[in-house]
Amino acid sequence: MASGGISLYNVQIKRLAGHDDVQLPQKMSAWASGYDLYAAVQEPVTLQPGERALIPTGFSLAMPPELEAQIRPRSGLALKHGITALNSPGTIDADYRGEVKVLLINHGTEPFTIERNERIAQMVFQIVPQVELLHVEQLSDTERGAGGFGHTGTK
Ligand SMILES: O=c1ccn([C@H]2C[C@H](O)[C@@H](COP(=O)(O)OP(=O)(O)OP(=O)(O)O)O2)c(=O)[nH]1
Ligand SMILES: [Mg+2]
Repeated sequence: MASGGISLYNVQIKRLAGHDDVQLPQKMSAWASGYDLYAAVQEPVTLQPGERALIPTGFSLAMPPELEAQIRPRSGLALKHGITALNSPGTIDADYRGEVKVLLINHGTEPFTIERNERIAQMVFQIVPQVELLHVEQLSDTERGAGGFGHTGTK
């Protein structure tokens, strides 16, 4: 199998009080991009079509400043039930120490109930390049210039 140079980042995870029974994020296959996230709802939450809710996960993180975590939908829930993350991809900042939460919305046509310990989304860690914004009066020229929003085709 191909394998490149591997960088390993340490990310601390803290289980929050009252959630000993809730699974911590888990990769469901060896090379999965995402860690599946489990709902830490006290009671089942039913989302009616068009309804949204902020779903707790029962954990907090501390990661190095060069990382972020993205909260992404699970495609199976989206395909079968129209359940997705409204703000996808959700951004977990490296300096955020609060509970990771998932903003789910029901885009389907049927009510959908989220049970405790149900897998609701996935979390992907990403490297965030450190950037310094330089304020200038003139930007460099390019062939594209200001063309965008489909200017290269008819559709
Ligand atoms: O799906 C999400 C998105 C955000 N957050 C938490 C972690 C993140 O670091 C913080 C702020 O998120 P964001 O910057 O997207 O929200 P904002 O509306 O800009 O809030 P703030 O003013 O607190 O930055 O909220 C979550 O737990 N889940
Ligand atoms: Mg913000």
